[in-house]
Order: sequence, then structure tokens, then C-alpha cells
Amino acid sequence: KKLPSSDCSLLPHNHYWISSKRIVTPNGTISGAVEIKEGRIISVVAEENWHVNSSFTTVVNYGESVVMPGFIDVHAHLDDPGRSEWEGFPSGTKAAAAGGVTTLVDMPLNSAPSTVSEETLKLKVQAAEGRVYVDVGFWGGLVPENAENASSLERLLNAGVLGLKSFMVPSGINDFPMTTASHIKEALPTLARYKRPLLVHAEVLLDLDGKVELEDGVENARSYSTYLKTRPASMEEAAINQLITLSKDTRAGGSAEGAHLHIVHLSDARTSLNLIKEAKQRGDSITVETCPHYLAFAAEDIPDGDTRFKCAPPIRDAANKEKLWDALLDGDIDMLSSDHSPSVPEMKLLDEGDFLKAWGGISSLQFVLPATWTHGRKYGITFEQLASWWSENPAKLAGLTTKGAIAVGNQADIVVWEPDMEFDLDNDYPVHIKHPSISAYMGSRLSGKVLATFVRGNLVYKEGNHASQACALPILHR
Ligand SMILES: NC(=O)NC(NC(N)=O)C(=O)[O-]
Ligand SMILES: [Zn+2]
Ligand SMILES: [Zn+2]
Repeated sequence: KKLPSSDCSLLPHNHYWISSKRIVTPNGTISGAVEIKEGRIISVVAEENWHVNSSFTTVVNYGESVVMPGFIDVHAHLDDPGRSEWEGFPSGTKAAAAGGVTTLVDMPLNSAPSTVSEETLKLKVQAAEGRVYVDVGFWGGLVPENAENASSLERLLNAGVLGLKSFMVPSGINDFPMTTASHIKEALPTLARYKRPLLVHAEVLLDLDGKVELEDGVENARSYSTYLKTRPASMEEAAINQLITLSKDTRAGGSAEGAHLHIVHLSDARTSLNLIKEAKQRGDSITVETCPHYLAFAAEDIPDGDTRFKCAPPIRDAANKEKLWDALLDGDIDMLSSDHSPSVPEMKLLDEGDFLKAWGGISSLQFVLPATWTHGRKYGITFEQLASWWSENPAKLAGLTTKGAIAVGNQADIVVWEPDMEFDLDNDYPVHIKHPSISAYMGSRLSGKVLATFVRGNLVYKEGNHASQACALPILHR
């Protein structure tokens, strides 16, 4: 049991209380206090039942600020080891802490090597040790090589990945080849035995010949609509159609009962969403996430040449965005994730503004809380909804049974934030992701400011400052 030292925490106490008028718990938002001891939540008490002698006890009173379970981001690319010039564990997890994210699950690609075997997972864990400010779990990659070799897949699962991730289109990374539906079908029974999920980038290549005219300058590569035409919603729809024939096997009594399919970063809110809804109604074990950038931005507003907004699947039109919000509010989209996928600024080709050649990926890790809140408050979202999309449901997906809620016995992973505090993401704003210039959020004004972030009871971030030492932990499935 590691006791908090003053290097690990800006509040080096073993035993203390956090109080506030607004504490978001699984039983609603209460005025009261949370008792934390040795990194765990040991009691949650409503104000009227709270009797503590604060002259003998450390109490941090946050007034009316919102005290919520820390965000769990199940989709982040930290690119470490091997491409840490793109992001890296220290910068990425500092950004997470500054944004109220207390746990993230790292994607198996964009680091070098990709996390596709027991050996490459070891490299990940080594790279994370002593260098992370928030807890970090790992997805392993499902690629043709291990999909066709059950024992290598089992070694990867035994080594502690929380689940697997695969691409149904080329990923853009050479040592992370795409899988077809038949690879996925082959892997599902193994995942079922291990009771771990498969996350899928659900787009497939379609024959778009004749539908997109890109030659001879007919279409301008600086125009966002050109890029949008190269990745129509039908690519997502076709992939999801394939997946829901496979998800049948995950039903009770099916050949892959115990396995679970999770569709990452859904952008198409029309046909794709209906397909997923129908599969859920039939009893398939399937969930879906979308990301704040699909809820915050619309294709019509993306300026020519502004490749900060390029990602796959692409940000679609404003009407699609409205439908994504409807689906989220109706519970048809289960959770949110950042899909923080940075690169070096040179690869975004910001000078040329070429949407076809630029690297795809949105940089957002530090801004997901204020981005979700700023855009969501127009739809009347509640703190409880935020907690279900960003903590409770992601914890379930990743199998993190002691995280995701302010509840007795859980790890004390907590964010404290101020919903009405606004700020400009200008050049003076302290941004911790490695390359602020490539973030699509820079230049905007957001509301919802993170004041403090606790990981396992350690105050790892407070008003612009981080703990001096990175004492959070790699998380392995056990
Ligand atoms: N290689 C990537 O990081 N790809 C990512 N790129 C995006 N989303 O544009 C992703 O998650 O698909
Ligand atoms: Zn993806
Ligand atoms: Zn991604």
C-alpha cells in the first residue's frame, strides 16, 4: 500500500474529507461529504447526517463546485513508446488530469511498436511506469496475425490488456493492419472465454468510383466537403451491418456468449444508429460511443484548409449532429470518449491545408469535459448524465469494477469543477497536450472549468498545477 507523499499529491493526507453542495453519486446529486482514506472512498454522507469535528480532521470544502467521479476516457492514443514526439505518457496524462480525466485506456496503435502481443504490451507498461499522472489501462490490437493464432491472442489477453481493438479499414499505421469480419468472427470465442470486449473502428472501404471526382482539380483538397465525400456515412453503415451479423453470437446461449462488441467513435447518426439499436433490442451484447467533436462541430462550419478538424469517420453535417445529441439523450449512445489522436504539427499540413493528405485525428484530451458541457447544456444535460457517459458506462466497458462512481469502496478518482466558469482557449491558456496548435478547440470559448482532480486519493491537479511526481498506475486486467 503506497501512502501518498507530498510528491504524489498536492494534498498529502492519508485521511480527509471533501465536502460540497453538489456531489454526484449513483443515487443522485447530494449536498454532503465524501470521506477518503488510503486512496479509497470510505463513506459518502448527506449534509444532515454529517458530523465531523473539522478542527481535528482535514476537510476540503468546495462550496457549490461540482464533485463528480473522474472521467474515464476509453479511447486515447498516447503514442508512447516509439512516437512520443506525437504525445507521450507524461504530457498526455498531465492533460488528462487538467481536464478531469482520472483514467484512460490507451489505444494499441500509433505507438511503435503497436500493442499486438505480450511482448509489445510489456513495452507499453514499462513506458508508463512512473510516468503517468492518471491511471492508464491498455487495449491490445486484434490484427490478422493474432486473429488467426488463438495462442498468441491468449498470451496477449493473459498479459493484461483490458480488451482488444481492431480496424475494418486501413489504420494508417503499417504494423496495425486491418481485420475483416471473418477475423473478428474467429476471435470472438476467445474473447468470450476471457469475458473481454472488442472495440471496432467501424468503417469499410466501398467502391466509390465515379461518386467522388478528385482528379484534375475538379474538387479542391482544401475544401472540407471534398474530404467528407471520400468517407460517406455508407462506409460506417456497411461496417456496422457486418458487425451486427457477428454480434448475434454474443447473445445468451450464443457461441460467443460473454464476448462484447463496442463500436468506437460513431459519427453517422442515421442508418448506423438504427442498426445498433435493433441489435441491442434483440439482446446482442453491443455498445457504442461517440466523441465530443461530433457533438460540438458541424461540417458546414469547418473552414477551408483547417485540417485540425480532419478525423475518421469525419465530422458530418449539422443535422447529423442534432441526431447524435438526440441519440445520446435517449440512451441509444452509451458513452463518450475523446479519441484524442494527435500527431506532430507537420503532419497536419496546416500551411497547405490539404484535407486529403493531412493526418487524421482530433486533439482534445484536456477539453472533453468543458466541450461536452458547453455544447450539452444547450440540450439541458444533467450532471448525472455526464457521469453515466463519462464514468459509469466507460468503467463497465473496461471492466474497472472499483472506478466510475463516487461510492463506498471505490478508488477515490474525483473531479471538482465549476460549471459556470468560462474561459478562452487562447495562447495564454495552460494547455498540456504536447501540440496545442493542432487542437480543433483552440480559439474557442468554453464553460466548465476543472479546479481539482484526484486519482486514488492523490490530488494530482489543482488550478493549473500538477503534483511534482507521476504516481498513478498502469492498470492490467486481473
Ligand atoms: N491511427 C489513428 O489514430 N486513427 C484514428 N484516427 C482518427 N480517428 O481520425 C482513429 O482512431 O481511427
Ligand atoms: Zn478509429
Ligand atoms: Zn482512435
